[in-house]
Order: sequence, then structure tokens, then C-alpha cells
Amino acid sequence: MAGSSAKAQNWVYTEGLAVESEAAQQARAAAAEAGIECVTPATGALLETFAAMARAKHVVEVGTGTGVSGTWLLAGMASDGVLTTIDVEVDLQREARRAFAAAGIASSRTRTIGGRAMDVLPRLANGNYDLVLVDAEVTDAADHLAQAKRLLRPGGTVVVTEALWGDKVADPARRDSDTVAMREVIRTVMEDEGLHATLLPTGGGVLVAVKR
Ligand SMILES: C[S@@+](CC[C@H](N)C(=O)[O-])C[C@H]1O[C@@H](n2cnc3c(N)ncnc32)[C@H](O)[C@@H]1O
Repeated sequence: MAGSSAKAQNWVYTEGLAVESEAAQQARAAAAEAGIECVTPATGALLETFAAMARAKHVVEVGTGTGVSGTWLLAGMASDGVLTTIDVEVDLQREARRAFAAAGIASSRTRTIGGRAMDVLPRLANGNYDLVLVDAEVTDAADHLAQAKRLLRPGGTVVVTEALWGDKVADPARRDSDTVAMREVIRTVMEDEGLHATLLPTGGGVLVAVKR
């Protein structure tokens, strides 16, 4: 028990270290008002770091929401990098565009596409992207991941958020369909010889894989 309370303390400490920009805070408030989930501050900081490590110029995001994750990604990307972000909810994307503008991001650096990811992703170019973030429905994550693999250049990174699925993935007694689907996504990624992969406990769990 002492171990798990120390882990909880570590988690709170890690989240507290991530200083969120005013624009991301604005997007987070809009997400709360709309009743949608968004990445935690520590996950956002991790996304910024991944984007900066890659000096990312071409990033795809599945699940724009109100722009919390997008704001963090743009902060880490190359100054001329372009974020292509997809969501079925265009009203949420309007909030995201507001957050990107508040962050001082030129409109030419974001491409917000309204629609279902599986209608949009197949139209994007093979091997052209440095980073793909998958943050929509867990039931679609396997399909989004397969598209991400196609879109990434060698050395490009795919990130799947909420990978610990409300702390249920690690509990073998949890067998609801969403938890099983996320476990299957993790297994597929970890066993894929075309990827270097790991699972981080940051935020709600972050599955990260680099294309070989
Ligand atoms: C968890 S929220 C994204 C939050 C956002 N990434 C952030 O952290 O600020 C998930 C989003 O995925 C969108 N979504 C769900 N299914 C989708 C699909 N099949 N294609 C595109 N977007 C989808 C929802 O409308 C919702 O805005």
C-alpha cells in the first residue's frame, strides 16, 4: 500500500510540474464546459517534448477536441511545422482554433479537418509525418494506429493516449469491451516488429511507438 500511495504522489507531483500556457488552460476550460476529456498537463508536456525531439514539421492528431493537446504539440513543433487535426465535432474544433490563435499560432500552421478519422486518414500521404497522436474512441484505436503506421516516416512516432484506460487495463479482472480493446492495441503495438514501443504511466497512460 505504501508503494501505491507513493506512486499516486509521484503522479500528482509529475502533473504539477507541467506548466500549462494560458491558451491550453482556455482550451481545457472549454473542454470541461463541453464535457469532453482532454490530455492531462503532464501528457501535454510529453507531447510537446516528443514534437521537439523530432523537430516535427508534419504532425497528425486524431481527436482535436478543444485544442489542449494541439496547443502542446504546436509548442514543441518546428516554427514552420503544420498540425493536421481531425475531429467529427466541428464546434469543438472552433474552440481549438480559438486556443491556437490565443497561443499566437499562425493559421497557416494548422489544418483542422472535420470528419470521421477513417474517412480522412486514408487521404493523407504515406510516410510523410513525424508524429501521429491517436486520441479518439478506444474502439477505433486499432484502425487509427494502422493508419498512423502508414503515415509515419521511418523514425516517426505514434502516441496513443488513455492507454491505461481509467486504470482498468492493468487489472485482469476488468473485461469490459473498451478495456479489452485497449489491451489488444497495447499487445499489437508491443509485438509489432516494425516498431520500438513502450507504455508510460503518465496521465491516463501513454503508449509510444517509433517506426523502424
Ligand atoms: C478525448 S477527446 C480529444 C481531446 C484532445 N486530443 C485534447 O486533449 O485536447 C476525443 C475527441 O475525438 C473525437 N472523435 C471521436 N471519434 C472520432 C472519429 N471517429 N473521428 C474523428 N474524431 C473523433 C471526439 O469528437 C472528441 O473531440
